[in-house]
Amino acid sequence: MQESVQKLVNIGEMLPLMEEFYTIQGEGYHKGTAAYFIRIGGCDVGCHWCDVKESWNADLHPPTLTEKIVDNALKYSNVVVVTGGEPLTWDMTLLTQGLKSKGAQTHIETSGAYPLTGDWDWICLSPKKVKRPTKQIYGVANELKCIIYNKSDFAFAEEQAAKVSEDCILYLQPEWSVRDKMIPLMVDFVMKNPKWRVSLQTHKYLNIP
Ligand SMILES: C[S@@+](CC[C@H](N)C(=O)[O-])C[C@H]1O[C@@H](n2cnc3c(N)ncnc32)[C@H](O)[C@@H]1O
Ligand SMILES: Nc1nc2[nH]cc(C(=O)O)c2c(=O)[nH]1
Ligand code: SF4
Ligand SMILES: [Mg+2]
Repeated sequence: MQESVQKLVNIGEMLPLMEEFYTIQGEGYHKGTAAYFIRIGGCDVGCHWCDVKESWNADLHPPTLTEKIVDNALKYSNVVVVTGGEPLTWDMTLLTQGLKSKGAQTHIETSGAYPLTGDWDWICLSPKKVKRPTKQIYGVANELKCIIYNKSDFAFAEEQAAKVSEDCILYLQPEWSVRDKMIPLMVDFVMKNPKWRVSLQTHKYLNIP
């Protein structure tokens, strides 16, 4: 990457943009509602079941002016979900400033593995065992979305729930490839532990992005 471009990426004036699309939020608290998604490339958390591995290598995604990303998003929706990749790989300050200054609601999907930057109206924290969230994000997460891939993930979810604020909404979401096996266990778990809710990747059932 050109040095001048790298400098702009480092300060968040440009971001490696993988894709952007207007769709229905499929997961968690806001599921079922229209939102514009901005998917930023770059992630080194390394979840073996990640459903967007194409996002991991930031070099494959063109550095794009943040101001252009903002202006384009606002053409579609006042609710903008920033995801990735791991968006907190990058400084989210300018992106969220731009979005909010033009009246958008800013939502983030994050593993929380890197320091929290940006001004967010909604933070969905989806913690990963392989690279734990920073301490600072637990107190400000609006929803905790724990992925259930195997039985040990229930204990991890409880451990993570102990760290978030009291009003953080707690979700268990089945890892897509093992959903038929894990959903019955999740249903049983949520009935026994009703502070938890079930989240499904409803966009995959709806055949939308
Ligand atoms: C692709 S990640 C990108 C944002 C961020 N890196 C993160 O992990 O939160 C978006 C959401 O999809 C979830 N996810 C990724 N792969 C999944 C899969 N195979 N099954 C279910 N959820 C998955 C993540 O846990 C996260 O909540
Ligand atoms: N429709 C839709 N909803 C989503 N919620 C979180 C997603 C993500 O990949 O971060 C996602 C996604 O990729 N599509
Ligand atoms: S942190 Fe998110 S983007 Fe990164 S590998 Fe895990 S699920 Fe995929
Ligand atoms: Mg997704």
